[in-house]
Amino acid sequence: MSTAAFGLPVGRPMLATARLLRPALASAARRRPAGGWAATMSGAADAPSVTPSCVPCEGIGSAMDPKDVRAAAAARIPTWTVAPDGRSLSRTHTTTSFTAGMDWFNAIAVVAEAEGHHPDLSLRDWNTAEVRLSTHALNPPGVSENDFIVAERIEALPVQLKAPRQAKQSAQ
Ligand SMILES: C[C@H](O)[C@H](O)[C@H]1CNC2=NC(N)=NC(=O)C2=N1
Repeated sequence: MSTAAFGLPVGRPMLATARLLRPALASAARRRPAGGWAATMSGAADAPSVTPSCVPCEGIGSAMDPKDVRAAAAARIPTWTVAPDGRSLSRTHTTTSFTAGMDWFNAIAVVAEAEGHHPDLSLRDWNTAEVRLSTHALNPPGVSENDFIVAERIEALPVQLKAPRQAKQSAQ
């Protein structure tokens, strides 16, 4: 039997293989959760449904002026940080564990996919989780209303935060 580069049978055997796989593939398709496999893998299958509010990034045109970004952030997402150049928004959490950081990221991913607008994610030093938003389709990239919409939805998500270190009680 001749084989293709990937060791798969080619020609007639491949059709036979396809016939063998068809029932299994059909069964998997029936089992696919409504929220999609990604939602299941992330454990966010029961995440609240997100009605998209973002507009397509490609049609936005230009970035918001940095001073408008700072004013809107102070009003709408006061716990977030505006980059010094005004071209991105970020939020950093110290989570209880590495998996808590990943759980937060997976919940963020469900929102981002629903909105069609995606942050940059960074999980450093095992439990420092950072999310950064900017609109890449702008030239140059910068902040748009889409970033604020997603930031507000992210801010509403649950996240397991490491308890702040208690200040040492001075000896009485
Ligand atoms: C085709 C696709 O919808 C676009 O590329 C979207 C995807 N997600 C995005 N996310 C962000 N942050 N900026 C974008 O410009 C962007 N564009």
